[in-house]
Amino acid sequence: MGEQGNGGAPRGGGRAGGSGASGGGRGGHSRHGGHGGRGGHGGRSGRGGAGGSRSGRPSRPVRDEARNTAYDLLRAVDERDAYANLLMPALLRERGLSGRDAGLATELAYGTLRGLGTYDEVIAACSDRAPEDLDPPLLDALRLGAHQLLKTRVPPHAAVGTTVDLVRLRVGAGPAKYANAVLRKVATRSLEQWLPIVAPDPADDPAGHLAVAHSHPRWIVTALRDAVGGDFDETAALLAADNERPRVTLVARPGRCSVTELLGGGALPADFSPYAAYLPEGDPGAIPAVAQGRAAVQDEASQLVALALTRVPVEGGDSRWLDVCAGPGGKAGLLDALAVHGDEAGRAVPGPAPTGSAGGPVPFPGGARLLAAELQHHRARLVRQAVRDAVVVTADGRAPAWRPGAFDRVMLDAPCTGLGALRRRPEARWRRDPGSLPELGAIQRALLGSALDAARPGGVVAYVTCSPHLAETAVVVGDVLSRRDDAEVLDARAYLPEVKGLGEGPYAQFWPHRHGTDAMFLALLRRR
Ligand SMILES: C[S@@+](CC[C@H](N)C(=O)[O-])C[C@H]1O[C@@H](n2cnc3c(N)ncnc32)[C@H](O)[C@@H]1O
Repeated sequence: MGEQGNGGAPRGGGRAGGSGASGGGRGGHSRHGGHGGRGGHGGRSGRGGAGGSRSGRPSRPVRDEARNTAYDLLRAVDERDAYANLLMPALLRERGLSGRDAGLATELAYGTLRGLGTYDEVIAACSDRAPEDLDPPLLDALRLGAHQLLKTRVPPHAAVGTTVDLVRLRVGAGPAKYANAVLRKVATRSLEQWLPIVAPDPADDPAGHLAVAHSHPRWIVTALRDAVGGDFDETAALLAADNERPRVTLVARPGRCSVTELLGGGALPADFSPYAAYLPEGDPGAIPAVAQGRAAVQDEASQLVALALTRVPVEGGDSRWLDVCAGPGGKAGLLDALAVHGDEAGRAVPGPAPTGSAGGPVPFPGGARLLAAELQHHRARLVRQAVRDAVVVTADGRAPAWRPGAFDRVMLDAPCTGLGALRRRPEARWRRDPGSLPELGAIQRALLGSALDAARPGGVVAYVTCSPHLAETAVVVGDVLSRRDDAEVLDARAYLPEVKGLGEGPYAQFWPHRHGTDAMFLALLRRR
C-alpha cells in the first residue's frame, strides 16, 4: 500500500490529554460503510463526528470484522506471544473472512506489527502519556489506527472512526474518547512530516534515526549496519526491505516436479534458482504439486545454499549426505531430491562440462542418500513429510549417533536469531533479544564442530544461518577454524555464479534488498 497524502485529514481534535477531546466535529464518520466502501479500504461516509452523531448523541459503534480480527491478532501477540503468521490463518478461518476482507485484516495486523516502533513515537508525540503507560489494549488499537493513517490509503476519517468504534466496543467509552483525540492529532501530518519531529536527527544519531524511521530495535539496526559494512544508505535499504511483504517462492523438487509445471500453473520465472518460481497470488497449498509434496514453498536463498553444497566437486565416493539441523525440512526436501535424482537443471545447461578443477560448480549426477537429523521430535515429523527417500532421525547434532568421517556432504543450517527473515515474521524483531547471542553462539560452534567431524577427508560442509549477524556468521566460522587445522574455507560465491552481490567472499551473503531473498549466510568448508 502506498503512503497517503494528508488531504481530508480530520483537523483539530484538541490536545490529546487525559480528559480526551470532545468527539464531535466535522470530518468524522457515520455508521455507514465498512472497509469495502469507496476510496479503497475502510471508506466510511457521512458527516457524523468520530464517536458522535449529528444529534450530538454518540452513534452506535460499528463492528468491523477485518479490523477486529487484526486487533485480536495484535492482542494475542502481546498477551500470549502468539506467532502472527501461524495464528492469522486460523483467525481468518474461524471468522469466515476471505478475499478482500482477509487481505485487509492481514495487511493491517502485519503492517501494524512491523511499524509499531515508528507508530509508538508518533503516538507519544500526540498523547500526554508515554506508550508504555497506556493500557495495552488501548495502545494496540492506537497502533492499528496510526498504521492506517500513516501507511495506508484508508481515508483518514475512516481510519479514525473505525478505530474509535473498535476501542468503544472492545476497551470502553472513556478510552474511545482518548483514542479519538490522539488519532486526530496523528492525522494532522503524514509519515514524512512526522519523522523529522519524532526521529533523532540522522546527523547526530544515525542508528537512532534508522531505528525510528524503519521501525527496528536499535540493536538490530547496529547489527545489520555492521553486517552490510557500515553504509548508512544500504542499511536503510535493508531495513526498508524488511518492512515489505516477501514474495512467495516455490521450489520444484528435482525428479518430482519441474519449474515448467509450476509456470504452467500460473507461477512466474525466478531470478536465480533453477528450481524456483514465484507465486504472484493465491494459496500455494492449492497447487497440486505443492499439495503432493513434489513442490513446496521455499525462499530462493534457502534453495541456493543447498544447491551450492551439492555443486562442490568431491573426489572419491559421493553417496552419503547429512543434514544436521533439518527441521522443518525446507533444505532437506530439496537435498533429498537432489541426492537421489541429481542436479537436473545443472546437467541440462548447454556448454562444456565443468570440470570443477578451477573450483567451479559441478552438477551432481544423483545416486546419493540423505540422513536428516533434527533435535525436536515434532520438527522431525515435519521433515518426514518433506522428504521421500531420506532417513529422518531425532538426534542432537552435538552428540551424534553417526560415525565420525562418515559423510561426503554435510548441511548445517544452524539455529540462529533469524535476523535474516524479519520480513516473514512481523513481530519477530520485537521478540529477538541480543542476550540470546552468547547461548546461540555456543550451540552454533558446537554444531559446526560436529558437522566437520561428520565429514570425511575431502568432504564438504555448508554452514548456513538465516541471520547476517556477524556474531553468528563469520565470527563462528573463524572461531571454530582457529581451533582446528583439518578444514579449509572455499569461496562459496564460486558455486553460485548466477548470483551477484554476495559480498567480498569467501562467504556468500544473500540480502533482501539486493536479491529479494532472506538474508541467508553460507560458508563452504572442505575437510582435509
Ligand atoms: C534454522 S532451523 C533449520 C531449518 C531447516 N534446515 C530448513 O531448511 O527447513 C534449525 C533447526 O535446528 C534444530 N536444532 C537445534 N539444535 C539442534 C541440535 N543440537 N541438533 C539438531 N538439531 C538442532 C532446531 O530445532 C531447528 O529445527
